[in-house]
Parts: sequence; structure tokens; C-alpha cells
Amino acid sequence: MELDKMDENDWKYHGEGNKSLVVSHLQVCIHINSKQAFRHILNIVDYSKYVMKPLLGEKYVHSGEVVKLPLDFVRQLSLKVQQERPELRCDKVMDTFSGCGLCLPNLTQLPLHHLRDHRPPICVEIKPKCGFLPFSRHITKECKRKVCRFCMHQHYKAKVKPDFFKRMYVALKNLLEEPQNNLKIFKGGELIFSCKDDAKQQPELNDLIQHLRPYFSHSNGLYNGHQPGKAILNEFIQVICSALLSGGDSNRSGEPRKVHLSESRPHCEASPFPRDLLRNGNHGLPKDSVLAKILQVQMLDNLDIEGIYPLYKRVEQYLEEFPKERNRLQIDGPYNESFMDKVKNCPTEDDGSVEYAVGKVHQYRVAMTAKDCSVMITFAPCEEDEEQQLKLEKPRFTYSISILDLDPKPYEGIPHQYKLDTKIVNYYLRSTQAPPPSSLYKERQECTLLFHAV
Ligand SMILES: O=P(O)(O)O[C@@H]1[C@@H](OP(=O)(O)O)[C@H](OP(=O)(O)O)[C@H](O)[C@H](OP(=O)(O)O)[C@H]1OP(=O)(O)O
Ligand SMILES: Nc1ncnc2c1ncn2[C@@H]1O[C@H](COP(=O)(O)OP(=O)(O)OP(=O)(O)O)[C@@H](O)[C@H]1O
Repeated sequence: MELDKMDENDWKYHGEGNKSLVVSHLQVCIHINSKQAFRHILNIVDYSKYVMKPLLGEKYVHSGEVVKLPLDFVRQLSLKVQQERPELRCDKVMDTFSGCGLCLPNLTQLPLHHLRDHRPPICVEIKPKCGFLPFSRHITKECKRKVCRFCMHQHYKAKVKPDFFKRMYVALKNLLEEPQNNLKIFKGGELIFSCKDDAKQQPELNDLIQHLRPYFSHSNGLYNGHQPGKAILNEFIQVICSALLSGGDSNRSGEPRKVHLSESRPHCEASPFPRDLLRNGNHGLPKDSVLAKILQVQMLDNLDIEGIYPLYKRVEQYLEEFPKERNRLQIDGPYNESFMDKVKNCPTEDDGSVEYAVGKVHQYRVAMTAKDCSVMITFAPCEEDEEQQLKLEKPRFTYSISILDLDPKPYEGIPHQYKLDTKIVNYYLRSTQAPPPSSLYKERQECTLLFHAV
């Protein structure tokens, strides 16, 4: 791309989050993600490259590169995309002064050599959120061991989001029927299904089925007359589940290996997941699967915010006395190999040192990133002998999986997280009138009612 020839008309609005506005090039498969300033973006790239990529796996993470952009181009682009932006995000203004952005591959597309079929790739974006119940001895409220922060937070925010680790298939079905803001579906890079926050209109399941029909045409014949739409959705969900559970070389080496999370670990009692499914053992994640990788990193938060907050205060006290130590301890980065060393080699026992406190705080922040990332599964029909195939009877798909939104979570955010946690738990206890949660959630319906009733 020649920077002096950049034209806003070659770009279109793609989407946005809390901090980034994303545009995609009309011809080339790249994205520009406009963030605040050069150093800030460099930090994001470094964090992704030196911290998240080694932890989550080379194949899932695309760190991108910082690009300098002509200011005029950015100004014109911001005007062009303004009308496309969802209202709820418009309180944030695109930064048109820094003249830099993050350039990434467009993950809603597949590399061109895979595309021998005329049907454009379908991409599903989900946010797995946290997949485990905290087990830290620092926890003061018993309900946190039984109901996950995710469910309590939804209760607090009165909205429902997915919970992939425990109820993937059911979660996907629920999401399709009632998507909040954690599911997006793209076709050929165009958003075709999303939540009400981002989409202009309420998503229509029937429209989605029409979009998917050409990809699962054999289902029409198979289920002739028997809810073919439902059959298509089922196949679609199966493709996504297979992709999410397929790990590194598990396709080639036969049976995927499993990590059994649930047999020894308790489940969130508030998840609307049919208990018999859990009893039947449908809870293992193949070791190399993207979800297992994310969960592993999420579990670096082994002290819970209640255990982290006192350590944060220890660091703060130390920095008050020795402000110059901030750099050595890499509180605000740089996020390089030495930062990663601090994450990996933090002592397991608290020896009272600032090094221990910093190591745990760094680990907590890394875990927070993993609890807020998104996964994109992009697939397209493929021919018989392509390498990366989902072994489904028919049809066959080539696919790629990526993890995105791997920004560092700020050190300064820890007091906020601590206060928020207290608010969420107290609100949950107050509004459920504090009987033990186990008696509240015997039936799936009871649980669903509870979470919709606020
Ligand atoms: O606190 P949560 O769990 O609601 O997560 C926030 C996300 O909300 P979600 O529930 O996924 O819709 C939130 O996402 P949205 O803006 O709601 O799309 C952000 O990702 C936020 O991160 P940051 O503060 O921008 O770095 C996320 O905040 P943190 O990850 O910093 O807590
Ligand atoms: N490389 C990419 N390819 C395709 N789409 C992308 C890419 N990067 C981001 N997007 C889209 O843009 C949206 C916003 O990007 P991103 O999640 O990075 O923003 P954010 O502001 O950091 O989000 P959050 O609010 O979760 O912190 C994503 O949900 C995704 O749909």
C-alpha cells in the first residue's frame, strides 16, 4: 500500500469495540484499527507478540503492525464512517490526530489460495469470557465459588451472554436465538448477523438460514420437509463446534486428547446448561483446542481480584517509596520477553517481596485479557484434499481460527475491578435474597427466568 495514495473511498466501516474502530479495505484483505497513539499501538503489538502469542499459540494470534497514516486520509475516513457507527458508540470520537493505526489481516476472510469455491467464507465471532469458577483461598463470599462472575455480572447488567466452556452447543443455540453483543456472523466479510447493539436491526434467524442454505444444501434433501431451517442451523453449529474443538494436530492423530475440567472442578450453578449433558461427560476440551488455550491463560488468575488487590497495594506502596522502580518492574510495559519472564517465573509462594506482587499482578492482567478476547472461526467450502479440513461427513469446509482483541488491560484498572467485583457480588446476593444458590437453580427454566426477570 502506498501511503501517499491512500484514498478513504477504498475503505469501508467494518465494526468497533470500546476502544477501536475498524475499517476494511475493499480489495485487499487487511484491516486498519485506529487506536489512540503510536506508543499505545506499539504496546498492543508487543503485548500480542511477546506475551499473548507464546501463551495462546502461534497459529491463533496475529499481532499486526503499526502503520503511519496520512492525516488527511484519517480525517476523511472518520467522516466517511461516521454514519455507519452504532449510536451507542458515538460518544467516542475517532482519533484523527495521531496519524497511526494497526494493520491486521482481515480475519473474516480466508487466504485467497483456499478459495476455489464460489461461496464466500462465513465467519463467526464469539467472546468466550471466563470459563472457570475461582478457587482462590482469598475469596470472602462463598457464592463466588458456586456462581461464576460472568453469570453474576450478567445479572448485574441484566443481559445474557454466552458461556462457552460449559455449554458450547447449547450456548450457540441460545446465542443464535437471542444474541446479545457477543456473537457476530460475517459472510464474505460483510456483517450478516449480530446483536442489537451493533446491528441496525434486530437479527433475524430466518435471514441467517437463507444465507447459510447454499453451504449446507445437502441438509435440504436430508431433512426434506422436517424443519430444514433447523437442520441447517444444527449443521452450522456443528461446524463451529468442530472447529472450536479441533486442536493443532488432533485431526491427524485420531481421537482428540481431552482436558477434563469439570470432573474435579465445580460448575457454575447459575449456568442455563442442562445438567444431564454435564453428567454425560460432554465437558472435556481437547488439549490444543483454541478454547483450552484460552482457558489455560484465563486461569493465570488464580488468586482472584480479592487476592490481587492487596498485592496491587503492596506494589503501589513500594512505588511511592521508589518511583524509579516503575520502569524496572515494567508496570506500564514495555511488553517484551523480560515482561513475559516476570509472568512465567513468578514465585509460587508469597515471600512478601515486591517481585512476587508484581508477578501476580502481571499474571492477573494477562488473564484479564484472555477473559475479554474474541475468537473468529472463518470457514468456506473446500475441495477434497485440502489440508485443514473439518472431518464432517458432508459438506467439507476449510477453516481458520484466530483470537483477537488481545490488548493489555491497564494496571490502574485493578482498583476499579476490585470495586466492581464487590458491587456485582453484593448485588447478586441482595437480589437473590441470599439463599444458597444451589437451591435456586435446580431447573434450567428457573435459572433462565431468574436472569430475565430483572
Ligand atoms: O467487564 P466485562 O466482563 O463486562 O468486559 C468488558 C467488555 O464487556 P462485555 O461484557 O464483554 O460486553 C467490554 O466490551 P464491550 O465494550 O461491551 O463490547 C470491553 O471489552 C471491556 O474492556 P475494556 O475496558 O474496553 O478494556 C471489558 O472490560 P474488562 O475486560 O476490562 O473488565
Ligand atoms: N483483524 C480483524 N479482522 C476482522 N475483523 C476484525 C479484526 N479486528 C477487529 N475486527 C472486528 O472489529 C471489532 C472491534 O475490534 P476489537 O475487538 O479489537 O475492538 P476493541 O475496542 O478492542 O473491543 P473491546 O470493546 O472488546 O475492548 C471486533 O469485534 C471484530 O468484529
